[in-house]
Amino acid sequence: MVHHQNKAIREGDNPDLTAERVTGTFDTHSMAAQIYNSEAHARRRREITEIIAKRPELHDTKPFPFMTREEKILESSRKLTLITKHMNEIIEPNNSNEMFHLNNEVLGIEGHPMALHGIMFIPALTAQASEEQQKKWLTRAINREIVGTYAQTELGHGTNLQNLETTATYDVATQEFVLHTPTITGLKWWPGNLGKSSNYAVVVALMFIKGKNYGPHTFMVPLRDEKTHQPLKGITIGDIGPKIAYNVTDNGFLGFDHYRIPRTNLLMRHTRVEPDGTYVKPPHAKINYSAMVHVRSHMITGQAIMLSYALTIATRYSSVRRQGQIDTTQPEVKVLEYQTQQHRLFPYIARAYAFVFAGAETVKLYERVLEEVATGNVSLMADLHALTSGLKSVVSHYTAQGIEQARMACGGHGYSQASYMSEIFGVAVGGCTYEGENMVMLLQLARYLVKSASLVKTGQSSKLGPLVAYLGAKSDSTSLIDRTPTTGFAEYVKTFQHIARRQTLKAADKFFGLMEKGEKRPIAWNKSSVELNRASRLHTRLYIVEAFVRRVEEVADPRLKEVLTDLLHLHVNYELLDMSTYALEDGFVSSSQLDYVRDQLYFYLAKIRPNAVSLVDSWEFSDQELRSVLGRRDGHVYENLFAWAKASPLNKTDVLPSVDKYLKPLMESARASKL
Ligand SMILES: CCCCCCCCCC/C=C\CCCCCCC/C=C/C(=O)SCCNC(=O)CCNC(=O)[C@H](O)C(C)(C)COP(=O)(O)OP(=O)(O)OC[C@H]1O[C@@H](n2cnc3c(N)ncnc32)[C@H](O)[C@@H]1OP(=O)(O)O
Ligand SMILES: Cc1cc2nc3c(=O)[nH]c(=O)nc-3n(C[C@H](O)[C@H](O)[C@H](O)COP(=O)(O)OP(=O)(O)OC[C@H]3O[C@@H](n4cnc5c(N)ncnc54)[C@H](O)[C@@H]3O)c2cc1C
Repeated sequence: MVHHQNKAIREGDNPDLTAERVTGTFDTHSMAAQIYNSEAHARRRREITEIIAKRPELHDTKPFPFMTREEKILESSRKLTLITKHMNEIIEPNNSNEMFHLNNEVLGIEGHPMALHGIMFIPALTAQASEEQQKKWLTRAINREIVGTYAQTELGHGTNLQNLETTATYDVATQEFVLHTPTITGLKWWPGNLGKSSNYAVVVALMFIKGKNYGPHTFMVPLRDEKTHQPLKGITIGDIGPKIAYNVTDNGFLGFDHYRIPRTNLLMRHTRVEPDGTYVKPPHAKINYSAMVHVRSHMITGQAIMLSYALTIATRYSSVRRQGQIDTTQPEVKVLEYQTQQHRLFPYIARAYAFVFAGAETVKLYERVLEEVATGNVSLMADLHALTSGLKSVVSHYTAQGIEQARMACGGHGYSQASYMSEIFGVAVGGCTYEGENMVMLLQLARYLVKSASLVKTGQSSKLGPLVAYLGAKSDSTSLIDRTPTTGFAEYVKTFQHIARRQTLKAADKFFGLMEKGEKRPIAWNKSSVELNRASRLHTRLYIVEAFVRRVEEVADPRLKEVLTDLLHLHVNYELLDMSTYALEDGFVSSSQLDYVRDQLYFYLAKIRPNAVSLVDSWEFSDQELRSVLGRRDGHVYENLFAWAKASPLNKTDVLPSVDKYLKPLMESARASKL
């Protein structure tokens, strides 16, 4: 067998796809090590995939789109039980990266009965429970003796946590908290796996002691009997019904009727309530929001992966789909030859790489902050909150757009659930809403930016944190893109900095100006909020570009460096064109410079073309993980689409009961009335 750089090549594959892989200029295993941020992790992913491939009991029994919601939940629970039993044979104990991959392969992205257990329940207990509480609950949670979730959002309030209606009132006499849902709108609504699976939850409720409201606090709450799984007395609980996607997860509702829990069920690592009701406040007011920050930090990578699922499917399919001619004397071309197709897909391939590199930095910062907070140092919490608020918003927004572009790039077959595109889109787009609605989170970042702008305006730029130091720097008078013989990334970064700085200072000026004219702060804020959110987006997009540049600078392997540099070129030119209004409006970039940017974009689309399939193959998604007929590694799309259609439940019989019962009589009576 010939040794190829692209490790996805196998004999018997669709030759059109193999031809793409042969033109790849770099080693896809080495690229996987960049994507997954370590050679060891990329290797372990492959090993886990191989183990799973050899265990048919861990495979889907039929395609997900052919199952009802109930069947999917049953099937997912079956596999969850198996992977729990065999976990230590498949992954390293307690390795969350490996667990994430194992789940994606075996259970898939539609969720499973313990999704929130791993993503939020355990992280909440880890960060917020005292050591004594952890001894009591965390080990049991890790061993899966109990199943938990994170119950915060209510029917009436998700964003505005200060106005949650669930109360936890301290009863000094019994040393208990009394949990209560006073209204329908106070029902917990949305928490994943609350509906049917969990028997515990970390519940967020407004804490009242001796009539005083201390705001949202987190409590460990038993919901169901550990033996019978029946709801405990005082608890109303159930599933909220089907959603756009993510339907294997039983998002639920929950109400409390004067439900009592011991005082010691308040999570007390940072906050305490003494038996007499004395409140000991935490070192940072928002320290108990840590489970949200955990998900926001990790979901950047999760979103990049879902974007890459869609791009892998569309790019592979575009290499086997032939339609139309470019040169009418030649046979039909692969649709990937069309510049419009490349323009639709390649900038998103670049974005997916940019997002995964930014995601790796975010997780690193998150882990550092977690360690520091554990020792009482909360100094970086605001920076992490600002960064993750911006990134979750920008990345989830472009991920959803990219998946939809990838779906459309697959033409009609993209609309079939055989492509799996609709599920990928539905799950990913949830990220625009969960963990803080995107507009709301951009406004959180904007608060940080406005404070930073105020430092600049008052001559205190030296106090700016590293993420916003550029706000205090002076701009060149115009962009140097195409004005230096060797225009490089530095000129682009300076241009993005100029754009983000100008918008931030302008939006802050608007806000401060309105207040100077007598508007109250919240009114001035609301009237400036569209401009403020624009600043947040530009700041975040600058951060993403910088993270991409940092990564490319670190890469030693010359072949990888070359293709990643091409992708970065594509990224900066595409981004600049996409935000060109901001660049043009103060004349920082001229229209002739934009022409250069456009030419560069087309140049890099063509340069990336031979590496396109290798760039998506490098994410090393198995067919089991992708669950897409169009995205199959071997490229044998048509015969498998036919097989998939034949397997549709509707094709079990030639004549459906609906035909016997309604259509046949209808046609017969129509014929009879004609006689
Ligand atoms: C590798 C293994 C790990 C795997 C992890 C995988 C992750 C996912 C991968 C994706 C794959 C699959 C997808 C499916 C997954 C689906 C899971 C979905 C789970 C979803 C769960 C939820 O949605 S939970 C509910 C989340 N809810 C929210 O986010 C609510 C949003 N609202 C808020 O956060 C707050 O209300 C808000 C911040 C907007 C305001 O808070 P409030 O207390 O009212 O604030 P104020 O009093 O106004 O004060 C504002 C000041 O507070 C500062 N601040 C706020 N939050 C923080 C914080 N967290 N840290 C630090 N500081 C904070 C803020 O900056 C203000 O400060 P200032 O100085 O006054 O400006
Ligand atoms: C798939 C999924 C899984 C979820 N899982 C969980 C879970 O496990 N646990 C849990 O507790 N919750 C969960 N949620 C709930 C989720 O966190 C909330 O839906 C989310 O935080 C948004 O809050 P909301 O629904 O109240 O939106 P709203 O706040 O009602 O948003 C409606 C509109 O109002 C705007 N808006 C609201 N406030 C402001 C403001 N201050 N300024 C400007 N605009 C504003 C928003 O931008 C939006 O356009 C989940 C949600 C989804 C979709």
